[in-house]
Amino acid sequence: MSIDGTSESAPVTGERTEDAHEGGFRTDMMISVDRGGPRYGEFIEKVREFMDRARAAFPSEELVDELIDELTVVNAKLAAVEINEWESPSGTRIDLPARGNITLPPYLVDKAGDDGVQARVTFTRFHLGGNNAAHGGFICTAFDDLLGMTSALATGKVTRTAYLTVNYRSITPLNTELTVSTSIVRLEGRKIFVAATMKDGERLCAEADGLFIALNPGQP
Ligand SMILES: CCCCCCCC/C=C\CCCCCCCC(=O)SCCNC(=O)CCNC(=O)[C@H](O)C(C)(C)COP(=O)(O)OP(=O)(O)OC[C@H]1O[C@@H](n2cnc3c(N)ncnc32)[C@H](O)[C@@H]1OP(=O)(O)O
Repeated sequence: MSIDGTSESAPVTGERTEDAHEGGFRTDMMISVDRGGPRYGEFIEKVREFMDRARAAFPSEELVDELIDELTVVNAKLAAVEINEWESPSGTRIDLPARGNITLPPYLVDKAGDDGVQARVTFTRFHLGGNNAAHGGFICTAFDDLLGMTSALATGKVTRTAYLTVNYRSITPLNTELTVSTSIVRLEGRKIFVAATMKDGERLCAEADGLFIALNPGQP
């Protein structure tokens, strides 16, 4: 299924296949609810748990030796099934938190329309900036992705961020479900002006405004 729900999801073969998309960023992002199988989401949660635990651990030298050996085996298994970005389950599984993309803080979309997106995001130990608060870069990452989604849904086009301004208004806690609301400020030709807030209950943690540009065919 594509972003407009028209085409078919491609099978994951484990082979590198170069896609015939126009430009460097495809115009019909392939989305899927089945690539990687029914337990792919569980796999992603284990990877996220690993990221949190790696960030929090103080392992002994012996344990580091053991982990290197075990991770070497796991990495070799994953290397054997590497695939291009367009057909990978990561980033395209819209049924999973943050589309199954571990690069993004895990968010759940509650509402997505052409006027904005409502989502819940939870930062964890992996996203630690300092003193139990989220790193500002991950706050930006959440805004960038959800505003990119907002722009895409409003225009039906692939967009790229021209600018993104984030104001950090109060501490953004870890392990707390935060709400993100995005909106379209205005559309001017290819320019999509957007805004967003991130809140802990009623408390404003951060807010963003951005400009996204709808890409022309063939534009990277
Ligand atoms: C259950 C839910 C289901 C949902 C379904 C799933 C859907 C999911 C969909 C999607 C999710 C994915 C989300 C991903 C999000 C991530 C996005 C990123 O992080 S993108 C990477 C970072 N950004 C870049 O790398 C761009 C680098 N810059 C460029 O490529 C160009 O500069 C670009 C494209 C931004 C503009 O270049 P030009 O050549 O196309 O256009 P020019 O003519 O320069 O600008 C057009 C207009 O915009 C203004 N403009 C451009 N940049 C500006 C700026 N920084 N500030 C102010 N104005 C600017 C210009 O002045 C011009 O305005 P005038 O038409 O003359 O009025």
